[in-house]
Amino acid sequence: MTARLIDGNALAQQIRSDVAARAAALTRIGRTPGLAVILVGDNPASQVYVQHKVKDCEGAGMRSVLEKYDATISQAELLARIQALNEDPTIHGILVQLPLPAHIDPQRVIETISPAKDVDGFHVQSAGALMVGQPGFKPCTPYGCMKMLESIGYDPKGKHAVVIGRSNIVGKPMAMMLLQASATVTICHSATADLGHHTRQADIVVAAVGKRNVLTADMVKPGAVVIDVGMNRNEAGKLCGDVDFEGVRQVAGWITPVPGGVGPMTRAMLLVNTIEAAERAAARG
Ligand SMILES: Nc1nc(=O)c2c([nH]1)NC[C@@H]1CN(c3ccc(C(=O)N[C@@H](CCC(=O)O)C(=O)O)cc3)C=[N+]21
Repeated sequence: MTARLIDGNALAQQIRSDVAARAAALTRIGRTPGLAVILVGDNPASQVYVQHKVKDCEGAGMRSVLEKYDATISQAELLARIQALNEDPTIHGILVQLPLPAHIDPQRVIETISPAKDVDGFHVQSAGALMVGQPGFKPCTPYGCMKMLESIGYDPKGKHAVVIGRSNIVGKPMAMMLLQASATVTICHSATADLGHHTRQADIVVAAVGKRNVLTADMVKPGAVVIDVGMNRNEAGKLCGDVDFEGVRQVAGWITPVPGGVGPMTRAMLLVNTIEAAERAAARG
């Protein structure tokens, strides 16, 4: 048996067209959604990602503003720029591309973004809202993973989910969302003694480490759903995830590919959060 693929590109396309319809409705009442993307420095990967986000907005009929700053910008200047965007009624979402140069404290930057415009879902208030089950913005990557489960009709309730990785932007919020969906959740990380012991019991495995071949076929229960959040390059420079895809697909029931899996969903959920922010702003008047 080989696993069925969860096609992130196809699902992201559906989500984008839904967002486009919602954006058109806001435009009709003179409230075109607007996303501000801030890029500091000239990290080539960040340049590409940021261009994608701008293009995604255009495709969905939303306005985007790309602000590029030299790597030498002071933290104070950057914070002042964010404060100005917080006040700007035409901007509904603010994203500061990470990583930032070493002299800038990323948490300080994130906390300066108005929680109402925190479409990355990285603000402590967003994290707190997720933790207590209040409305807020969910981080795009784990939010996209939940949508992928939903798309295959998979209800996490009563299932055992193992999340590998404990970052603030993926692992921890992923575990929270699965818990909210009534899964039994185990979080594994670099100090976990026997990773395979845990993953072999999992109905759902989410690999979010940033290292190749973290999950191999011998570590997967037959039929499990495997979600690969990793974004790595192999020796040949080819994009690959954290999962040994060729091996694991022989055992799993469902698997997400890299590329074409979680990545496109992350981008789609940014649009969802932005349209949500714009709709909430319109409802406030
Ligand atoms: N404030 C902030 N928010 C982010 O969401 C954020 C960030 N900073 N910094 C960098 C990471 C990385 N990230 C990706 C999203 C989609 C793909 C993606 O669409 N990947 C394609 C492949 C793209 C390619 O070929 O390189 C895929 O998996 O199919 C990749 C990477 C968002 N990030």
